Amino acid sequence: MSKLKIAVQKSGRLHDDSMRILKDVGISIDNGKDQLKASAKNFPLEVFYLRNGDIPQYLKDGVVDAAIIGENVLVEKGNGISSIEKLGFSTCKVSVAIPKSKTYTSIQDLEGKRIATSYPNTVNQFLKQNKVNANLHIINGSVEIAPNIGLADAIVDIVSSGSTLFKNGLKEVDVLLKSEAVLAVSPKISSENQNILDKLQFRLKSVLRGRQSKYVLLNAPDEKLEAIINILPGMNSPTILPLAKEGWSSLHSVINKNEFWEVIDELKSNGAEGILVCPIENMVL
Ligand SMILES: Nc1ncnc2c1ncn2[C@@H]1O[C@H](COP(=O)(O)OP(=O)(O)OP(=O)(O)O)[C@@H](O)[C@H]1O
Ligand SMILES: O=P(O)(O)OC[C@H]1O[C@H](OP(=O)(O)OP(=O)(O)O)[C@H](O)[C@@H]1O
Ligand SMILES: [Mg+2]
Repeated sequence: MSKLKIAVQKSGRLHDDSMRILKDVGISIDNGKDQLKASAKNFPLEVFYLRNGDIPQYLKDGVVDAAIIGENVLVEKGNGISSIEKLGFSTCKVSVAIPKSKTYTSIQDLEGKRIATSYPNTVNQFLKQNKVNANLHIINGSVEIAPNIGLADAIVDIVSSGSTLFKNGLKEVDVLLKSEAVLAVSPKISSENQNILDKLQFRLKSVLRGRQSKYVLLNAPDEKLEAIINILPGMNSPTILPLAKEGWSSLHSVINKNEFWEVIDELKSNGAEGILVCPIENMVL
């Protein structure tokens, strides 16, 4: 039987969350970080542990069928490779930063300037779109040091918390793109392996939906139920069960996890009691 070949980052910022999401979709992998290849025990899947930066080429060549990869790397090196699912982790931006003391009004300010970056294709495309000419210095790491050592006037690099910029006396002035980990697919995938990928993607969607949602249970007097239903955002047809206590009911529903804290006080002041909020492992639609 054919197996889907999937690349995940060998080590680095994507590795742990990539392995966790595979585990959360019920795939158990015979691991060993030192192995470069491992098989799943209960799903037709082989995992290849690779450098994030090398993965686009493996996808292009069809050496692997799919990959969990930073979207920013796909934009930089993955011409023609499609991303089929956003995975919600390793969120970051690819941004322009300059020394704190300098001023910046628009991208035009980069005309004739020296820009240090590990993302030359992304930067060149951005400059071209904006009809700006600049000189690129391509460096593979510690890009934030470049302005301090006189190598560049500006940088384009990954920004997440902003602390690396801060520590190096830089400020973010423009955002080229927003990125997160994605599931990418090789243009050379066979139809047999595409079927396996579809099954994997179906499971991923249900886990991702679950991660976005919470299961809420609460008790309330019957006369307050209508008001409570109106308060809970995005609720469609909650389950209502009578409690042993006369005139009281229990209400169950799924809500978006980001919305819950905004309405909790309102729920309480409208008579909700014993509010329980539980995580959801899977939401299969
Ligand atoms: N500070 C950060 N916060 C959030 N996500 C990040 C951050 N830095 C990088 N990422 C994301 O994680 C991906 C992997 O970053 P990491 O630094 O682990 O590897 P790398 O050095 O770019 O790649 P390689 O695996 O080729 O060595 C990046 O492409 C980006 O999508
Ligand atoms: O905004 P922040 O939260 O400070 O994150 C941004 C930093 O994180 C990444 O580096 P990383 O730590 O992955 O080191 P690397 O350059 O060795 O990959 C990126 O290249 C930035 O330097
Ligand atoms: Mg990094």
